[in-house]
Amino acid sequence: MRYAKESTCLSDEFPAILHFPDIIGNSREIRQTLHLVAKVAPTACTTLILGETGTGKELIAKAIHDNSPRRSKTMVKVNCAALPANLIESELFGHERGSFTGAFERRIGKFELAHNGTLFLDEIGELPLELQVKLLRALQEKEIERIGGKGSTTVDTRIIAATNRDLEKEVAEGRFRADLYYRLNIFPINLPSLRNRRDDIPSLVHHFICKLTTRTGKEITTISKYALKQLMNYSWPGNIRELEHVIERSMLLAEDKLIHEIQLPSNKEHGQRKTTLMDFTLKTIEENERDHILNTLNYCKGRISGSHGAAEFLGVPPSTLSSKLKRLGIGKNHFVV
Ligand SMILES: Nc1ncnc2c1ncn2[C@@H]1O[C@H](COP(=O)(O)OP(=O)(O)OP(=O)(O)O)[C@@H](O)[C@H]1O
Repeated sequence: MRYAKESTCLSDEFPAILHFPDIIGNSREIRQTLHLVAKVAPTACTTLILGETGTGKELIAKAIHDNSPRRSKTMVKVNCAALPANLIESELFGHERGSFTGAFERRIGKFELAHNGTLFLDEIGELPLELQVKLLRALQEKEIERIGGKGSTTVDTRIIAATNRDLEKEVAEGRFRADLYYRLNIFPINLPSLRNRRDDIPSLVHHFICKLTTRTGKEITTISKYALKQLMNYSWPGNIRELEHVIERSMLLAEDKLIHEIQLPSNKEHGQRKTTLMDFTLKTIEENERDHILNTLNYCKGRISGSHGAAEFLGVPPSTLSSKLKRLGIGKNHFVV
């Protein structure tokens, strides 16, 4: 009864009329995605958007922000892959004047800039380990500290993070902190790849042709059946971004108002690319052994013996593992504890 009353209040304050004008597509996959977006947008819940490159992660982040009660405030973006570790810290949390060489002015970090709004952490999988701890602290305590600052500042920032990496694998291999992963993975949204939502290709093509008319100076009115078939059959490793670029190129190459044929990376080239994109690196057995032991140690947070220790997972007595570590020159500084 009480719950029902509370939820009535909520919907009175924030009517669930959601708009996704920029998101094209009506396939089952995209409808499922938008259903999740509609659920999470009105809340302040941390959201993790997962998907291959070019699937529209940033667009979905914007849709969440634009349909949230924070929409009148800004959505601030940080690309965690674009800057070296020391600069990302200042980018995220800001710094005081004189806190390090080159800090001539006080700088407000993106966390503070997004106060009452949304902070979009793009490519979160690339965030260096040492910053993952600081981010976790900021998320848990809702407080940030500028570099060189004397105290902390409380922030009310909604977090949306995105990555094209398999974060569970990153955690298992010691490149991403498990605690941060669980803190971010409260409401994951998996975006479908374009090859798994081919039904949307015709409407996306139409959308991009209209969008690119001014830029290309081409008014395309027709696309041949053959060209559409080519687009429907291609595997789209770069997803919607690749489709947009292919359409732009085809428009520029088109004679008159017709796109007759699409120039795609040939199947042969494409097939080759798939097989040469090696899922493994050539290594000696010893190098492989070393990497495997390191990954296991990372996973076990450096614990060698006992239940859920590395020795147990590797199926050897702890003494054998210890002498292997010595032989392979693996010390505590080689893995993350
Ligand atoms: N459903 C969609 N409808 C229309 N345009 C889309 C859609 N999804 C993506 N796009 C367009 O495709 C391009 C790539 O989208 P976006 O940058 O959001 O992808 P991303 O997953 O964040 O990429 P990356 O992982 O490389 O950062 C953008 O131009 C975006 O507007």
